[in-house]
Amino acid sequence: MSSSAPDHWEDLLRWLKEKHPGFETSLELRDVPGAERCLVATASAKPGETLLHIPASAMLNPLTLIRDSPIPKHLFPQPTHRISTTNSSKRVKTSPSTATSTATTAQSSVSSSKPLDTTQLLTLHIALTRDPLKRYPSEWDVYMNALPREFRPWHPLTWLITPQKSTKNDKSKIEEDEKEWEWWSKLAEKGLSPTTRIKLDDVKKRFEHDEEVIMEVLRKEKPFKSHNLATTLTSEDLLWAWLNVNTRSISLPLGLPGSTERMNHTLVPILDFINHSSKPALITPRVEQLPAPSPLRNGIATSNGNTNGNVGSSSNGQSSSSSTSGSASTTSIPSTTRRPSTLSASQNGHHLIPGKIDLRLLPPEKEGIQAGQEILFEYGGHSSGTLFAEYGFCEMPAEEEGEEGWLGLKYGEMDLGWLVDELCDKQGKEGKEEKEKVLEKIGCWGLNTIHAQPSPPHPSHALLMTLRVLHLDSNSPKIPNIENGFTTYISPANELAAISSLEKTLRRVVKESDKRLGWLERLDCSSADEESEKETERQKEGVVRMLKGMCVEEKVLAEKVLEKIEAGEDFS
Ligand SMILES: C[S@@+](CC[C@H](N)C(=O)[O-])C[C@H]1O[C@@H](n2cnc3c(N)ncnc32)[C@H](O)[C@@H]1O
Repeated sequence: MSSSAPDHWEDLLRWLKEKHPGFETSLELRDVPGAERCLVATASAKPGETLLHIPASAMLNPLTLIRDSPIPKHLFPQPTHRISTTNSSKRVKTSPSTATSTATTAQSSVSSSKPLDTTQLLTLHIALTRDPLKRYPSEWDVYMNALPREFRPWHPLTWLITPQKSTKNDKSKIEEDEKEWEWWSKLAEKGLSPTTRIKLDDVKKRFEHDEEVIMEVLRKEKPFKSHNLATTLTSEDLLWAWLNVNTRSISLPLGLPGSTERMNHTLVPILDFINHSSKPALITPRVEQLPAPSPLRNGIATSNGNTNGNVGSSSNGQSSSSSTSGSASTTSIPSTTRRPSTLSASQNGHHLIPGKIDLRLLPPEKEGIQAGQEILFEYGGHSSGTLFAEYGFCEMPAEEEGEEGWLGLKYGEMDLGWLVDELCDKQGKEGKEEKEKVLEKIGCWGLNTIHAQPSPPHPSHALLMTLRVLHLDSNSPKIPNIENGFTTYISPANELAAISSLEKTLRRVVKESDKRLGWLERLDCSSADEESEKETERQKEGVVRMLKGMCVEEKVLAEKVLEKIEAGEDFS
């Protein structure tokens, strides 16, 4: 759904070739009007050949940004990797060599602002390109010009945030825009499942928090304060920049202090044009991390055991994982479990130093890749609701597969957390707290899902345990055995109560999905926007198609589990 001017792609390639030695690619952008932009192989490639090599210097993250940023240095998080094993307490400069020392010095300057996390820092850097007076030129301008220009109206986060009225427009255009916004806002209210809406509200909370932090920086920090940037840059500018980071950054070990989920985002030119698929047959590349040529490399051991090597994630912190070993590491995409990895290993005198790691994209090991084939990888083990709330799309089965096609999705899922919330509310404050404690102790709190895979669809163990515990008296003598993990099955009566509340809920899900589907089917997708009528209609139809699909997914998952309940089968 994103677009930028076509010549920006050529500019991007030229910039990478000229300014970032080592850059190599045999991929090109396919930008067909009406279809999702994607990357394809320009020629067939055998296993081991390079599809894409992005030098560390071209990636956008705090480690590279610090050398060329108007953002005050004390707002940059400091790398934690240390110099040599003999003097492990000393901080070491990574790339660029001035980074840490400057940051350390600046830390003591007068300021109340804390270092920003990677999402906030990248968002701010991108938002600065929207300064109308162009006071913040950047080394990455060519790359940032190639980023999507619009997320409104297709990204669902924009449906929850009232657009600012443009002072440039006449009255009739303002009215048209208002009508359009009402359409999308209504869609958020009536077209999303309760689960997707909860996920989207969570995305909104994250955005609003980051926006507040960034606005504070703009109000208080030099040079932004004297440039009045807090009033020049709009919330819409920050929303645009934040969505670019949230939908396009990947997760790489940066050796920064703090929660890895908030401190590992990198924007990687070209790689960020790769679309998502969870179908192993369609996923093409593997990503390899390589030590970048650097005089600092020899004799320095890095120590950042708390980093992860995830590639292919959004800044929502849910990522696919990679493993790293020795002097280079290969990220097999897909991979769904989060596995911490350390980049401190040293082999043959090579070390992987955060900020000094190039990325290389390779064809699949056995079959290589054909000319014209789309490059896809898995952003993470995400359900339709998560993909939609975070990235503004969901995977759809092929039309010929029919409704049953939804059951084949690798991460097909329905979250019944809202049912659990309703049941919890009936327990009273004390009962709720006690049961939450029990469920937390056995690792079953907050995981109330029905899964499509492995087939047939089934409730998760955590959901079953939650229903069992919620249907138990607060003073039941069975509770100690449950919380110590000795008992999972409680009694026939308890089982009956748990399953019958699941059954009731699933019938409600079927009914409500049907109702939502009917509403979506009746929805008029024509557009009040005279300027871009056809494009807006196409976007509306595309989004409505996905939302209808998600209703079908919920319905078929619920129906399959209901069939099992009706047949008297148990789930344990
Ligand atoms: C990292 S970007 C990928 C490149 C993007 N297609 C572009 O044109 O710039 C992520 C965005 O691509 C789109 N996208 C990725 N995978 C998709 C898929 N399988 N189907 C539809 N849209 C997809 C979504 O809009 C998502 O927010």
